[in-house]
Amino acid sequence: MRISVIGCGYLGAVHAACMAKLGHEVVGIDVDEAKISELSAARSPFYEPGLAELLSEVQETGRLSFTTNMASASGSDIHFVCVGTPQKKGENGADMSYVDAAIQSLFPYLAPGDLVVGKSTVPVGTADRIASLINAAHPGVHLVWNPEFLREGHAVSDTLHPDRFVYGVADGSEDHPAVATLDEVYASPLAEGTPRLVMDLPTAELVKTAANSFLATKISFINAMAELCEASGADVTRLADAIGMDDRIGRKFLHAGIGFGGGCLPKDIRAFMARAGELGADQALTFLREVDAINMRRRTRVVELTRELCGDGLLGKRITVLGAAFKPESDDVRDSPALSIAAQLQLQGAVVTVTDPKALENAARRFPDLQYVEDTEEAVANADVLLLLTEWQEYRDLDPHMLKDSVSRPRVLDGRNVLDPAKWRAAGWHYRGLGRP
Ligand SMILES: NC(=O)c1ccc[n+]([C@@H]2O[C@H](COP(=O)([O-])OP(=O)(O)OC[C@H]3O[C@@H](n4cnc5c(N)ncnc54)[C@H](O)[C@@H]3O)[C@@H](O)[C@H]2O)c1
Ligand SMILES: O=c1ccn([C@@H]2O[C@H](COP(=O)(O)OP(=O)(O)O[C@H]3O[C@H](CO)[C@@H](O)[C@H](O)[C@H]3O)[C@@H](O)[C@H]2O)c(=O)[nH]1
Repeated sequence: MRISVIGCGYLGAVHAACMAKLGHEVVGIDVDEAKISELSAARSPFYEPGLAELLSEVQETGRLSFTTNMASASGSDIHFVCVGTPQKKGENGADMSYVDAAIQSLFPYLAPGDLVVGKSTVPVGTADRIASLINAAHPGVHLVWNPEFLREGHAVSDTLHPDRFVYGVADGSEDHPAVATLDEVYASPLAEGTPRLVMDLPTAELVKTAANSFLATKISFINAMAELCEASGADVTRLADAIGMDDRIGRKFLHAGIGFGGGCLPKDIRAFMARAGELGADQALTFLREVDAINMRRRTRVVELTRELCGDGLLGKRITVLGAAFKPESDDVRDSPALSIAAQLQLQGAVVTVTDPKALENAARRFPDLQYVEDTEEAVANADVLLLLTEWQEYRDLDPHMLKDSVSRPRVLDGRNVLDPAKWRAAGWHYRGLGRP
């Protein structure tokens, strides 16, 4: 099939490459010239494992191209809308201006029989609004809301082998003509047995925000338990192991630490609360305020603990932060807890050095006043305290014996609870985890 993908960021670039991998003829369209020029040269404009290789592979087939020219959407049967829906400045709600602009700029190139497929995460009610606009201008064009559940760091395999597909269509019915068309797009993963659920538009939009709210709640739940463990001398990692063995609970997303960040969970729970307020249902989601508050408290707690570890205040102390990305295997620093902590420590007078295998360029763009060092050994040299804030494998594998000689004082705060406390203590380190003794 002929496909256009509008918006080639963390979601769209991967989606475009994966659709070409599935055998479709794909054009990726973005307003960002630099991104398009990278993608056109089969280079990934961001770090996502496997994406660069996939881009080279599919571009050789001639099935994938990228452009800034929206007119190239003309002739595609399906138009995936993958533009950003960030948090509005100074407000909780989602900024829908990119989605609205993308839809408007697509309008002149739509033809009867085309399918517009929304993948961006949007406030419930958006799809109905866009469907009315499309119906008025192009009665022969259908809209589907097909939310995306990929995780950064696993985006390629999550796109090609998702847990499920969700199709939101106007009448919520399996017989809607758009269902068969989308089935053709996803024929290969569907043939592998990926479940596919058809529902009405608002339910499909809500599935996405509900899923992210549940994940955020699970993380904040375990972080609340970490607060209690810290107060009582218990160990949150053992607690998570034990409750996670109950199939009804599960161990995934029970990793206590500095909390969630990124371009999705924080802004999505806030946009969800804002939308609930607009719908007069704000009480239903008041718990998400607490989820957000618990999450933000983790960052403050790490700053406090670092001060405690320093002994006599933060002023002039050399703090090395291991990790800048919001999670490992990504260069994404949107709402990164690690950088937020690094910036707070610097504001309080510490001399902060940040290192990360992939995210330093993005970090420096967002926090230009922090000091960045690429080489881990160089970054940790003469540190008064080490903070492990993003659990890249290479930081998990650090040898406490070797490292001890290069720091000024052997003190480590394990913000992701991934180091072995016994091993680090045996090597002479003062080890501090979050919610574990
Ligand atoms: N990143 C993820 O892991 C992920 C996963 C699932 C869903 N989502 C959702 O997908 C959407 C996109 O997220 P993202 O992380 O890819 O954001 P992003 O900022 O990385 O990418 C958005 C892209 O859209 C482009 N764009 C903006 N306006 C445009 C226009 N009018 N025409 C063409 N391109 C335009 C931007 O230049 C940018 O490249 C959001 O709604 C997000 O919540 C993201
Ligand atoms: O037990 C855990 C699990 C995750 N995190 C943190 O939570 C954040 C988000 O992690 P993750 O959900 O793996 O990353 P994302 O790539 O943001 O993916 C989420 O957001 C996407 C965009 O909506 C969705 O598509 C995905 O399904 C959803 O998992 C990161 O800062 C993690 O460090 C924890 O602190 N503890």
